[in-house]
Amino acid sequence: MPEELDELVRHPKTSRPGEPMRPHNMVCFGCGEQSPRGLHLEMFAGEGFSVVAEMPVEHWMEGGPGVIHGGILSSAFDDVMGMTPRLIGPAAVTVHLQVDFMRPIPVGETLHLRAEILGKQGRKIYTEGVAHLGDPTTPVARAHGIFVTIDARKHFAEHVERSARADEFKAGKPQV
Ligand SMILES: CCCCCCCCCC(=O)SCCNC(=O)CCNC(=O)[C@H](O)C(C)(C)COP(=O)(O)OP(=O)(O)OC[C@H]1O[C@@H](n2cnc3c(N)ncnc32)[C@H](O)[C@@H]1OP(=O)(O)O
Repeated sequence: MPEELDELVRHPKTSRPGEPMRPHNMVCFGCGEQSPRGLHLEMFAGEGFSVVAEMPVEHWMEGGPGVIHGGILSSAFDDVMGMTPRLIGPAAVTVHLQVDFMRPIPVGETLHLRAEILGKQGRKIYTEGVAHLGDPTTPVARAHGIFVTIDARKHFAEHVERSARADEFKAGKPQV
């Protein structure tokens, strides 16, 4: 992470600590409640520049026998960490995601995820994610990601007609 960072300022309209974070797309694989095969992550603003979520580890998420698939865990981190830019305002997308798998994560457990903004420089937002199984002093995974701010309407303009919600987006109903 660069040494010279911008000041972080909470967006006046973002969720306050303890309040839910609004999904950015109802069919998002990570947080969309209408995603047919998604993680259905419910996220909440945490203290400072953080977002928290809990994810029951279900059988369909299995990778190795009895434990979570690494890609599922990476997706959960991506989405929870990807929600943190909303605390300061701009939409942002992942350009870099690095995951440290520290302990097996068994099916049947509840994974507690916390992501926070470490710093911002220009369009780049540096984030960290940590996951545990109920004891925050014993993390089972950690992630670092860089998100780059975008103009969401322009960024998705040429792809939006492929969305499961293309009709709504074309009608200008949902915010991207
Ligand atoms: C509406 C909200 C949506 C929220 C979605 C959350 C869902 C969860 C998150 C996701 O999964 S997003 C999906 C996966 N990500 C993508 O599809 C992004 C694909 N990448 C791009 O479209 C372009 O790389 C992007 C528009 C983000 C940036 O391209 P640009 O041409 O606008 O900018 P540029 O390449 O100059 O990069 C901007 C800055 O980021 C830096 N950068 C870019 N890629 C990087 C990288 N991989 N690692 C480190 N830094 C990187 C780059 O060096 C530069 O730094 P400086 O401003 O200091 O010059």
